[in-house]
Amino acid sequence: SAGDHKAYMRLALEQAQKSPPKPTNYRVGAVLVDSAANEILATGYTLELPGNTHAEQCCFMKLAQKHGVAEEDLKEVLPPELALYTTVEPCSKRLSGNLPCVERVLRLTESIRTVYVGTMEPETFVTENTGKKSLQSAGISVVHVEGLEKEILDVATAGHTKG
Ligand SMILES: Nc1nc(=O)c(N)c(NC[C@H](O)[C@H](O)[C@H](O)COP(=O)(O)O)[nH]1
Ligand SMILES: [Zn+2]
Repeated sequence: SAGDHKAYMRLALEQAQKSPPKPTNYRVGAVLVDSAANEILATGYTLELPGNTHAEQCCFMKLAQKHGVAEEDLKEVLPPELALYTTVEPCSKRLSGNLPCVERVLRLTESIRTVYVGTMEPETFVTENTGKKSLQSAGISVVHVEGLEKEILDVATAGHTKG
């Protein structure tokens, strides 16, 4: 129900608050949920793991480590009905040149059925995030969980100079 979605998004926001502020990215939090079992498989936040990592990426890296597989082979071991909650929509381009999270989600299309986003990506770094279209054309639903936008953006941009 909508209440559960907002609860998971709040959990993702709590993760985002653990992220060290930087002027060159956003502080994002993510939670990967097994929708069928209604249980959390992994959480993540920006820079949680070494290597200029993104929140969604950390969920996948931690799960891959837990299963003893490479992140790109995660699709072999994941249950079929997952939901990814992320405070900011998955990136479709990264100024660092690292693999965008949309590509990482698309690798898991057999498992991730829905991506719940707290806000769309602001235009600070990338002017047009094409992620939603890419995910939808792969059959993945993208759902905006409303009500936390201001809190999410305040956390996401805490490392940016104001004014
Ligand atoms: N969904 C999402 N999760 C994150 O954990 C994160 N940091 C971003 N941020 C998107 C933003 O577009 C990129 O942070 C910049 O494009 C710089 O790219 P890097 O982060 O250095 O790879 N977006
Ligand atoms: Zn990303």
